[in-house]
Amino acid sequence: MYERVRDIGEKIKSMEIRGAGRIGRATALALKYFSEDFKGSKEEFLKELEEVKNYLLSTRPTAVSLRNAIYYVVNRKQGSTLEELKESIIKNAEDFIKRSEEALQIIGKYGAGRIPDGATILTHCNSSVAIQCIVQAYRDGKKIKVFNTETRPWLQGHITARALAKEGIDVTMIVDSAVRYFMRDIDIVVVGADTIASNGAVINKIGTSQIALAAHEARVPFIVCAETYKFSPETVIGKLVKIEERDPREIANPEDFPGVKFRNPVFDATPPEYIDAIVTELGVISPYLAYEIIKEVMNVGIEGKEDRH
Ligand SMILES: O=P(O)(O)OC[C@H]1O[C@H](OP(=O)(O)O)[C@H](O)[C@@H]1O
Repeated sequence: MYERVRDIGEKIKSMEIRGAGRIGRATALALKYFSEDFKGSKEEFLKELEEVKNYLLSTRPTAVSLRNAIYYVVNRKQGSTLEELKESIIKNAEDFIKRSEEALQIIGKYGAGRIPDGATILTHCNSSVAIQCIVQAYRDGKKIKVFNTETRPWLQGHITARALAKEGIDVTMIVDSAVRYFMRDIDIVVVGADTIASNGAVINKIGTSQIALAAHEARVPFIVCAETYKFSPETVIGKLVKIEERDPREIANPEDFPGVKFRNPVFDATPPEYIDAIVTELGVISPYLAYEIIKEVMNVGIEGKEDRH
């Protein structure tokens, strides 16, 4: 495997590169590096491209951004010669990265609009898109406060808290289990997404669905910020989103707990009835419009979907 590809793949696996958007962009970059570094014939290129695709797909199973980045870069490749194919992949990768960065800025603006002046916001884990919305609201002059969860077991909430504090935002970190206790102080919940299914369910960091439940109970609006490449085309044809379970040692050392089993799922699904809106770069939509986004806008092949025309 090519060194620069392996380096990105292993960083995604170990979560040194994490967050669905960053994972998508890193995947596109790995495919660009592969095309730049490849030496050999056209036939070898196409064969090794498949191997690189499968390797990257194996690094993290839940975030569809990884899969959609591959579709975008590889399935749209054009050309008949080796040079043309390589150039096409490099261009598609650069295009994906650029569009992803632009989407982040646009969602920041749309999402900020949903945050009222004076609001106390709750966020979970570390979502670059959710943070973008919060920071934009603050830069727009809104007097906001943020509560953020520490987010066990990886404690990505630490990254969020530091980023918001650095921006000058009033931020309070709480343990994950304190969410319902504080919900009475919250005006709006803002989170990101790893994958959005065709029925509008949002798969995000473990604990998100509990937060949505507590918000629903307290009638607190719950919004999800996500680029359109986090919608999953495969869910249209009945595939279920695979929930990644990671090493139990991320929770505790099993050797210290003889006879105890551990489970470490890192994502859960929040049903659409608990979600007030999804903020995408194409606009703010109802979760029930997820299928429309996948069908009309993503313009990626849904492998295995029957064509009825
Ligand atoms: O794309 P952005 O908004 O940055 O992140 C989206 C989501 O990706 C993260 O997953 P992980 O920490 O990689 O497991 C979190 O679940 C976060 O909400």
